[in-house]
Amino acid sequence: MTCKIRDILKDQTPQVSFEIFPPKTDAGYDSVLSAAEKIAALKPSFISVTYGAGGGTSKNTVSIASHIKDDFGVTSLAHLTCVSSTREEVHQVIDKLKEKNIDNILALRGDIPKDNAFPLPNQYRYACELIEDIKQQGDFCIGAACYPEGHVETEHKKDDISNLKTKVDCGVDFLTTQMFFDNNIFYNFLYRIREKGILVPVLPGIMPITNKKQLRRSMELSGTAVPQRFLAIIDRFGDDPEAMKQAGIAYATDQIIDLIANGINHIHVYSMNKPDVAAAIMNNLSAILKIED
Ligand SMILES: NC(=O)C1=CN([C@@H]2O[C@H](COP(=O)(O)OP(=O)(O)OC[C@H]3O[C@@H](n4cnc5c(N)ncnc54)[C@H](O)[C@@H]3O)[C@@H](O)[C@H]2O)C=CC1
Ligand SMILES: Nc1nc(=O)c2c([nH]1)NC[C@@H]1CN(c3ccc(C(=O)N[C@@H](CCC(=O)O)C(=O)O)cc3)CN21
Repeated sequence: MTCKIRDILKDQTPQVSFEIFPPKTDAGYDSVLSAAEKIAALKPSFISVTYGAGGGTSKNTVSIASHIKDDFGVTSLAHLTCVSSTREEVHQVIDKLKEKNIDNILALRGDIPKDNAFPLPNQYRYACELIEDIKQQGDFCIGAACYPEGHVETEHKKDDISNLKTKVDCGVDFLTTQMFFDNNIFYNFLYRIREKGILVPVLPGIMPITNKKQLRRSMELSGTAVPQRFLAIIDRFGDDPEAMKQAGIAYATDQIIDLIANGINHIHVYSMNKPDVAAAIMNNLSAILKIED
C-alpha cells in the first residue's frame, strides 16, 4: 500500500504531523527510535525525519523513516538535502528510499556548513535541481520548504517568491514552512504566493520553544522574528525549565488553534525528539482534532 502525503492532505479534518531528527552518533540510535515510537503512538498524520540540520548529512534518516512506516504504522517523510553531497551520493540515497518503499521525500538544498565551499562545480546548488533528479528516479510524493519571512540568504522577498514558484513548478506536491511565531506572517505569505500562482498545499511549521537554548538554536537556523509577546515569556519563565516548557507548549497550541480556526487543517509541528511535548500538544487539541469541516 502506498501512502502519499499529497493524498493525506486532501482530508479536510484537522491533523497534526511531527518532526524528529536522527542521532548525531550511532550511540543515540535506540533512544531516537524509542522517541519515534512514542510519537507514532499519538497517531499523527505523518512523521518527518531530518537529514543533517545545520549542515552535513545523516546515514540514519532512511532507516528511521522505514521503521516509522513499517513497524510503527505511521506514514513517514524522509528529508533529503543535496548541498553537502555529490550527485552520485544523493542518487544512492534515493535508491535506498525506493528500496524501502518510502513514498515521501522533503527535498531540500540544506544548510551550508560553515567551513564548506559552495557551490561546488557540477554539484547541486538549488533544491529544484534535486527535485528534478528525484522525479527521474522514482514515483515519490515530493515536499519542499518555503519561508514566510523570506529566506535568510535572499535580499528581496519578491525574488524569494519567484524562486519558490520555479521550485514548485519543478514538481513539488506540497510545501512546509519555516517556523514562525506570528500567524499573521503566515496568512500574509499564503495570500502573496496564491496571488503568484503557487497553488499546492502549504503546511505551516510550528516550533514549540520549551527552553532558552532551543530558542537560540532555532533563531540561528531560521532568522525568524520573535514577537514581543513571546519575548516576555522567555524573560519571565526562561530560567525555570518546567514553567518555560508549559508556556512554550501553550504558545504553540495557541498558534495551532488559531490556524485551525482560520481553515488551515494540516499543521506540521517541530516538536523534534520530545514525545512529551508532542503528547501535550495532541492532548491540548484532543476535541479540536475530531472536528469535521
Ligand atoms: N523542515 C526543514 O527541515 C526545513 C529546512 N530548511 C533549511 O533551509 C535551507 C534552504 O533549503 P531550501 O529551501 O530547500 O533551498 P532552496 O534551494 O529552495 O533556496 C535556497 C536559496 O536559494 C534561492 N534560490 C532557490 N532557487 C533559486 C533559483 N532557481 N535561482 C536563484 N536563486 C534560487 C532561494 O531564494 C533561497 O535564498 C536548508 O538549510 C534547509 O535544510 C528550511 C525550512 C524547513
Ligand atoms: N535552516 C533550517 N535548517 C533546518 O534543519 C530546519 C529549519 N531551518 N527549520 C525547520 C526545522 C527545525 N529544525 C530544528 C530545529 C531545532 C533544532 C534544535 O533545537 N536542536 C538542538 C538540540 C539538538 C539535540 O537535542 O541534540 C541543537 O542544539 O542542535 C534542531 C532542528 C530542523 N529544520
